[in-house]
Amino acid sequence: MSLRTLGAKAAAALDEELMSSGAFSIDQLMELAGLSVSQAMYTLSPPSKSPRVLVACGPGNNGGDGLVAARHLHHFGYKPSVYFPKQSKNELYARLRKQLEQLKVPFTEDFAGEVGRSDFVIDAIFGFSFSGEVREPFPAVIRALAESKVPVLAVDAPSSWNIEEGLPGDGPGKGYNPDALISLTAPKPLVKWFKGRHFVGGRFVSGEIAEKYGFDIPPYKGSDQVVEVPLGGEKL
Ligand SMILES: NC(=O)C1=CN([C@@H]2O[C@H](COP(=O)(O)OP(=O)(O)OC[C@H]3O[C@@H](n4cnc5c(N)ncnc54)[C@H](O)[C@@H]3O)[C@@H](O)[C@H]2O)[C@@H](O)CC1
Ligand SMILES: [K+]
Repeated sequence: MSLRTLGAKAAAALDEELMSSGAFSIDQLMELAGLSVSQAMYTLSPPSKSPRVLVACGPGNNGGDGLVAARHLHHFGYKPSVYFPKQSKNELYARLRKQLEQLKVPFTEDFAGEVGRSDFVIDAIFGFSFSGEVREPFPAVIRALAESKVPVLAVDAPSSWNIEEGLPGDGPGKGYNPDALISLTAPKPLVKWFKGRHFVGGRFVSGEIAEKYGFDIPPYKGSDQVVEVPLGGEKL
């Protein structure tokens, strides 16, 4: 079996449909996404092995997934810290932040310094709505990811990669290669260029919706929210 991919426009349309006729709220979708991310992290490296996880959160919903994942990681026994430099005024993000503050999850402004003190990084900076060149303050973050030896789990897309065309060219702050990727709902076309461990999370969509948008629901097992797709791109 080979998993079909979902382009950036189709992924945005799917999100819209889930939140309109699908009757899901954004909070629900983000909670499910963040839970999947935390489960993929646990599969990659449990808290006994990688307690200090640095979660880098961008300004959009990809960053929201990261905030939710940080909360679950705390409850799983990790010691997460969060880098969230561009915080929108949106009340959903304010609530997610408050939940983390109540758990005493630390927020850091020094991404490059914190990477060196971490066992793992979760890249929740940009997802399927990323386009163009990486803008401030994120080029230094992408550069730190490229230079660091700390393993990285990317959420939905390795930040800085073109959703349809993959890794951007070489150059300072241009791109980096994560060790693992979790695709949300369905892999995006960029998985063709990805070589690490690959997970899919999104165990809430109906077969009808998957058929309408032309993607596959992978074979989730037991009560798992994620499934690992064997090495070699989107092949299953
Ligand atoms: N169906 C699903 O599986 C769901 C996916 N969600 C997540 O939502 C993501 C998409 O969220 P959004 O549409 O909010 O967008 P993103 O979070 O992908 O990014 C949008 C933000 O990044 C900024 N941005 C875009 N290009 C940039 C650049 N070149 N330099 C600097 N900043 C840039 C935009 O101004 C905007 O603030 C998905 O990738 C996924 O992680 C969930 O939260 C909801 C459900
Ligand atoms: K990302």
